[in-house]
Amino acid sequence: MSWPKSDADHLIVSSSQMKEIEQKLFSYGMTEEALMEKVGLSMKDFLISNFNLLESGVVVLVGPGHNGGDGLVVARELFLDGVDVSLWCPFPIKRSLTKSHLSYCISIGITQLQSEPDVTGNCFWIEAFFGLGQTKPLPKEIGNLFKKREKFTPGKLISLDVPAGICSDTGKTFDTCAARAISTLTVGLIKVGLLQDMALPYVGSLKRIDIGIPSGVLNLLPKDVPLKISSNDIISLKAPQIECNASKYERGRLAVIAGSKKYRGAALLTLQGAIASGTGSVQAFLPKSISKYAWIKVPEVVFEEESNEEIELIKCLKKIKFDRIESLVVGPGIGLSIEKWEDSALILEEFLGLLVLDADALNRISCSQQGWEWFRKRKGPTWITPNPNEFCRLFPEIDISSPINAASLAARISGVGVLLKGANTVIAVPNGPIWQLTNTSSFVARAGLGDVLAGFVGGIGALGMISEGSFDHGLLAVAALIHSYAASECEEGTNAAFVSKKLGKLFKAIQMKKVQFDT
Ligand SMILES: NC(=O)C1=CN([C@@H]2O[C@H](COP(=O)(O)OP(=O)(O)OC[C@H]3O[C@@H](n4cnc5c(N)ncnc54)[C@H](OP(=O)(O)O)[C@@H]3O)[C@@H](O)[C@H]2O)[C@@H](O)CC1
Ligand SMILES: [K+]
Repeated sequence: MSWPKSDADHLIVSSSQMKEIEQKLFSYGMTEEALMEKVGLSMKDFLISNFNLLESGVVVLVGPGHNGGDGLVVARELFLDGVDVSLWCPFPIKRSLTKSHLSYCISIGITQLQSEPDVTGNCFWIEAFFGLGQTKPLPKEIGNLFKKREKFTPGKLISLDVPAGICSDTGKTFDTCAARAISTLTVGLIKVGLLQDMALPYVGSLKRIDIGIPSGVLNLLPKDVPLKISSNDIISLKAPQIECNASKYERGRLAVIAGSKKYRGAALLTLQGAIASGTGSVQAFLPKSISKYAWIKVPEVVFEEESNEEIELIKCLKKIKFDRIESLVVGPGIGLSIEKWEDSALILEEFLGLLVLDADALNRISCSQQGWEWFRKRKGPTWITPNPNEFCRLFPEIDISSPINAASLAARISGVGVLLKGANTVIAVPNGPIWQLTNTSSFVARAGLGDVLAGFVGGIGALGMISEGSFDHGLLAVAALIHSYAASECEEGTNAAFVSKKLGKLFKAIQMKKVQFDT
């Protein structure tokens, strides 16, 4: 799936890739001075339009390198626009361009503070201490200053390019201290560390400052550079298209094996997620105690009643007519069991449709002798939707500290589509791009939403299996994005039942809009 475009709005790069691009621009004749002006002016425009700086005033925290230089251009332009600006430069300035900007700022009358700014002051702090040139912890006194600022005047700090103290590649703090920004204005392209879960409280809302990188330069990046996806990309996504005269059996058929005595709700929520996908038919294998009542909540589902209180996977699988379903979801709430995964594995290997494995199905595989290597035996496509703990159990040899690298490696070695849940979920598919969700709502982390996601993913997968052309693993990213967007847009509340309703409405609207665009 070539979605979204591999352009400056979507590419996620490492600090060295960003520096290489910058060097390429310079080698073509762009000057450092011109680039810094461009960056600073654009940052200033954004700040003026989005923050009440004229009333509050600003202190710009100036570092020794070019990040400090960006801060000084911003300081100069805000000052010339009538904002009350002062500077604080606690480090000896190292870069000559930064030195020139500092001299000019002082000569036009901007105040330079001689001691640290008041942490209780109501003005905004614009942190331009360090950007891509960070490799070590912040000096202790600077770290403590940020801690006090956060304690006494939270929400009044904006970082330029990268918050001081945060590694732009890993998203980790170099030590325990870093600037906690309400917003980070990052230069050129999005740096990978800024999107990782541990960095999010420090980065705040992330704004990319465009520097007009020509597409010829962007094309020099490796083809497997990850892409960020957010609600802005919903408009351009390709939802599976089904012929308007298709019967319910031609609109994707899905079976779900879910639930246990302990996790009754999981089964229901998975079914609600599946229904939200608009798939033609849903069949459910649930423990007796659940299916007895579930039909009241989801009357459109066909229940194959299990006689026991706990699911016996092998018994369910033997009942399924595999040539009559496009996808099968196994796992939400089924719990661990004395049943061996190997007993069911043979039947699942042969299934040519899409197999979606979640939660305890994954845990059962982790406990099996073959572990994830079993995935390679599957004859049809497979998607897995682990949370980080499930992922680590399944792929103990993969270091998860970079979720992008971890999901990508797992997809590559196992041949399955991997949706690794997190505050910014990562999706990696075999031989395909890697996506990371951004600007996600923290509501997605609520209990039950993972079950809704598993059902929805299974439903979208069933639609994908039945629509024309070869099966597109990229639909896993499409499903993840729509699910996340539904959670953030749900007016009724954040619990899973409300979100699944919203998901159904939203997905239908997305599909209808496509029809309108196509005609
Ligand atoms: N990408 C782009 O296209 C563009 C990028 N631009 C901007 O340039 C920035 C990169 O500039 P840069 O290379 O000068 O590095 P930057 O981070 O400012 O400072 C490095 C200095 O800080 C020091 N230092 C670091 N950490 C420290 C610590 N904890 N405690 C104390 N000192 C520490 C470090 O010292 P050293 O480690 O060498 O001893 C070195 O002296 C980039 O982030 C963006 O804002 C735009 O202007 C143009 C377009
Ligand atoms: K910074």
